[in-house]
Amino acid sequence: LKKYSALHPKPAGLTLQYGTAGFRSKAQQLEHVMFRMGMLAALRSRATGATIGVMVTASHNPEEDNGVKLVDPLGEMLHPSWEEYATQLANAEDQELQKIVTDICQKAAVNQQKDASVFIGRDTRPSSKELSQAVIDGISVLGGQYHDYGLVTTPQLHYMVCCQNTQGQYGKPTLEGYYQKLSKAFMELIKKSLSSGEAQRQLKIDCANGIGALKLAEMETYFPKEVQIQIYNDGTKEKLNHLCGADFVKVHQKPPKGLDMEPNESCCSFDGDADRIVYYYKDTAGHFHLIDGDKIATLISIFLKELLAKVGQTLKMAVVQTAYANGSSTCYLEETVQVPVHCVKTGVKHLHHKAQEFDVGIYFEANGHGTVLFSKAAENTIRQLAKEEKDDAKREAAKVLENMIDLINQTVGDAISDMLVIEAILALKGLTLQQWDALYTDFPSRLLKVQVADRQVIDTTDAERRAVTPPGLQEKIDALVKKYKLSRAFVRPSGTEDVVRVYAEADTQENADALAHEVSLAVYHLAGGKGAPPQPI
Ligand SMILES: CC(=O)N[C@H]1[C@@H](OP(=O)(O)O)O[C@H](CO)[C@@H](O)[C@@H]1O
Ligand SMILES: [Mg+2]
Repeated sequence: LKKYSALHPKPAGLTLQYGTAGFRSKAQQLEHVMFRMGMLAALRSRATGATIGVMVTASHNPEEDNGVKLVDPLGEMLHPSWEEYATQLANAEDQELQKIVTDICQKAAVNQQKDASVFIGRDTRPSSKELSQAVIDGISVLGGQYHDYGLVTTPQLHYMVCCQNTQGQYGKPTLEGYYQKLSKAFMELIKKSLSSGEAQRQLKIDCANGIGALKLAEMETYFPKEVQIQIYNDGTKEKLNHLCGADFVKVHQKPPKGLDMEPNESCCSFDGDADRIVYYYKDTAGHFHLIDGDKIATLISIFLKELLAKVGQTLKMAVVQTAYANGSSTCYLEETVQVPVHCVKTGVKHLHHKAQEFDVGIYFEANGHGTVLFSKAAENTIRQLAKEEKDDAKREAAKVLENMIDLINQTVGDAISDMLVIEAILALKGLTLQQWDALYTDFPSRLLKVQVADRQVIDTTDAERRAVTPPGLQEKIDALVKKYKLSRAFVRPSGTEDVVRVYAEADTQENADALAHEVSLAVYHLAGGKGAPPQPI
């Protein structure tokens, strides 16, 4: 351990926090973190008796950054009870490492004699190869076995881990297995719409100059010729995530660089590790229309609800959102689609966990990360109906649901899988992007960042919608919100960046901007603002 950890030394005085989705920082600061997360994965593997995944990626962050995401046995994110061990290990001084490992083994009842198995994947960042080598060293130093999948999307690695630990029930733990499972389900679905004379589908995809481009290109040969995709921002010319990708499009509400849109053409963007997707188009007047995670959740909810009604099953279905979901989507889901909506804290782990409570749990963050979870019981019922139901209409509906189950990556949000789900639904329902977009109109909103000395002075409650500290902040926000119509605002410390996020909605864009600005000033004054005060938008 001494010898190997010396090869991946911790910079003196550096402390990193386990954030919303693991560790993220400048790539040069992460060698030791990767080495130690390799160790942690080996320990976690021994504790669970299953294969654990380690993905080297910083998702939508700039190319110079990197990070690590840990994947639990069924493809979920690392269980929160282990985040503290991850933090301790990442921040231990080199000479303390042995003691921390022993401590974790004791506290988490890890049997050091057991086998350990870890799957590794990485994104296309220039730093990712070397950092994944550090992960391998960490696994090896604790005597673990590993399989390095090399370049894969984050959701592909989650899929592999789940396949491995379910002894192939979820699919084959290979890229080919992933492509075959998804494309087979997609073909079955799209066949039904093709026979009804649907025209060829075309889609322009901005891959954020990341891993999504490589994997989509690999998968293209599996697509039916009726679906034509065109890949943009494939990483051959420009920098990862630079002025493109799902996060850029969502935050700036404008098209990515490097993708020319004709009016009413269907377009979408992946993020840097292909676990998020947003759709968009430009209308004939040249206006940009964003179709975000909330609208994706709505489309999927409508479709699944109709199918469940057709098969005559009363399965418990719900949508899970965060406070960032546009208020208009929540109203539409509750009142028009009539499906219960739950709000949880930011971060996929919280959404995923809540969605597991239902037979059909649909979860999406507004930024486009999401998926659908089917309970084992619901899945069994559907598969049985698809095979044995005598009533033709019911059986056909059950078959569509069965293919949906296979097409959806239930382990985590997956841009490739979500895209195919959306394309299949649009084709089957004969909907255009414009019709989908018109389901409801988003309330005007604004998302801002405020720099403060220590963002942890802000503590929140009620799924992050209310601030309990610092004193006076929530009262101030309440008073500001009252000044505007149809308004709402909240603040919370980011879990991935050193900033406080401010979100506001109001009746007009000007008012949403003004409210967001006023709340930013309140944060700046009451929560230890740093640098120049926030400027009006
Ligand atoms: C407002 C927003 O988009 N927040 C993002 C962002 O988290 P923050 O904790 O807000 O920094 O990154 C997370 C990880 O990718 C993602 O899950 C989340 O939705
Ligand atoms: Mg991502």
